[in-house]
Amino acid sequence: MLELNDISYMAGNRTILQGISFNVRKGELLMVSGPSGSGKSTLLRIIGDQLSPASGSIRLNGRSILEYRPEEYRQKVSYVFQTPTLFMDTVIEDLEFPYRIRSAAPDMERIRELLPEVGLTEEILQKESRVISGGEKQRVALLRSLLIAPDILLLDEVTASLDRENARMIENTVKCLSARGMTIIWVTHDPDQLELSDRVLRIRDGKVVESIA
Ligand SMILES: Nc1ncnc2c1ncn2[C@@H]1O[C@H](COP(=O)(O)OP(=O)(O)OP(=O)(O)O)[C@@H](O)[C@H]1O
Repeated sequence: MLELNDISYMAGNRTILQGISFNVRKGELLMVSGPSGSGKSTLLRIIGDQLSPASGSIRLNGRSILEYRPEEYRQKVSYVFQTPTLFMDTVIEDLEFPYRIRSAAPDMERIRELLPEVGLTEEILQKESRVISGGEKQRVALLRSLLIAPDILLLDEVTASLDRENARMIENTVKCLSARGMTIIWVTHDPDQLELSDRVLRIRDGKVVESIA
């Protein structure tokens, strides 16, 4: 479904990623691990089309990333950040956001359907974003990333700012999404989370050093 071929990335004259090649199968849960500063987030940003590689190619569903309109690609590849970011005053406004930017009517049925999948109830919808907990914020951010039915979900250390209980809840949600066939690439530091994966890709100094199924 996703193919990376010989991806490199430079920051100034420093090489951050070098010769990265791997494929991700439909429905796979791929974990990316490696020491701090090894290039994991940079890799995820490149896959999410937030950064352009210096060289190499990316294909999604057999088509080069360069052939997609940016908004079309971003609909297919959804991104959740380490720090949960809500943009609006209330949770419901945040969940309507992906529709508003596409000039579409919010699909309340889909929002309600996904709430239990991320461990939330309807009660959360009218709450102010600033009063909900970090764990709830991350679950809202995860739900928001699923609304436009992406082909691939990119998770960048999504439990790093959460306590154990909230981290477990997010892990369970990701496990359920994966079991239902969602393709997921998850950058994590947490060794316990690696056990949830179908495959672990280890990155060191900007290179893939190991791929363990
Ligand atoms: N725009 C940039 N300019 C300069 N250096 C950068 C830039 N982007 C990333 N880097 C450097 O590239 C390296 C890889 O960064 P990256 O955030 O991808 O690592 P990481 O493996 O995700 O780290 P962590 O696990 O700590 O989040 C780091 O040394 C970082 O300082």
